Amino acid sequence: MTKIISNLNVTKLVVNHPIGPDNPPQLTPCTNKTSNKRLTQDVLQMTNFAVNWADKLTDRQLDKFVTDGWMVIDGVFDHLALQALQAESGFVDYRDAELTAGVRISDIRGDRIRWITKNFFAGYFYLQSINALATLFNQSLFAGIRHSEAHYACYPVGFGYKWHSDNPAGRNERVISAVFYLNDEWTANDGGALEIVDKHGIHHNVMPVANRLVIFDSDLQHQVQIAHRQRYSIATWMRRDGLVPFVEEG
Ligand SMILES: O=C(O)CCC(=O)C(=O)O
Ligand SMILES: [Fe+2]
Repeated sequence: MTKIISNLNVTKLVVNHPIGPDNPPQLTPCTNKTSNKRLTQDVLQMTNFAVNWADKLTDRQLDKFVTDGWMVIDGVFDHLALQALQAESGFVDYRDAELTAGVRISDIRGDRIRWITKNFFAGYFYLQSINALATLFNQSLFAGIRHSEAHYACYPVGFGYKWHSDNPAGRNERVISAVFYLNDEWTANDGGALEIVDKHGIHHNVMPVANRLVIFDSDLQHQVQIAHRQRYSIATWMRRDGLVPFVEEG
């Protein structure tokens, strides 16, 4: 198993081991600095992840999304929710990704992933928040989204993800892709930018900085440039089909 260097090295979070569903990381949020009381993930609630998407998304951004096919939202979650997602990303039991369009994955993508299920404390709240965003897209853009799926991803140093669209040839179930980034203090020298070709053929580089959500039409071509630092994210798709969310054993 790949050794994961936790994001916690660069966050303020305090974690006791071992981490698992029965023993979630202990949090010492900034707001609680003066108290000795250790809060745990159990204190997390959906309200910590609630985002007023209608407020966050200006009409201008929605217009940009329709005409250009992509947009970025920064400062998505509050401090506690972000820390919880960062903590969870550092302790996920990552697996190799499966085949993409029949091509051996290791030739195309270097990320290691884990699909988010009910067993994830922070990730599951994240997914519910994304579903609220999907509802907004359905109302304002008639996007026809029926459910969302997401996985944590970790790109080891020296890996990226070659040019692709998120709908392999002949498929169209994925309507909108969204990637949420978890990396504190990421700089241009760390590589790992998401390079995306918009609807007009213009290339854009998006840095994978913490608390940023990049949203794009799943048919757009994009690649992840080689990361020079371990790179953490949550890749998310809003789908038009009614597939039952992914369940993974073990
Ligand atoms: O992490 C990113 O910036 C993009 C990942 C991606 O393209 C994918 O997982 O399909
Ligand atoms: Fe992708």
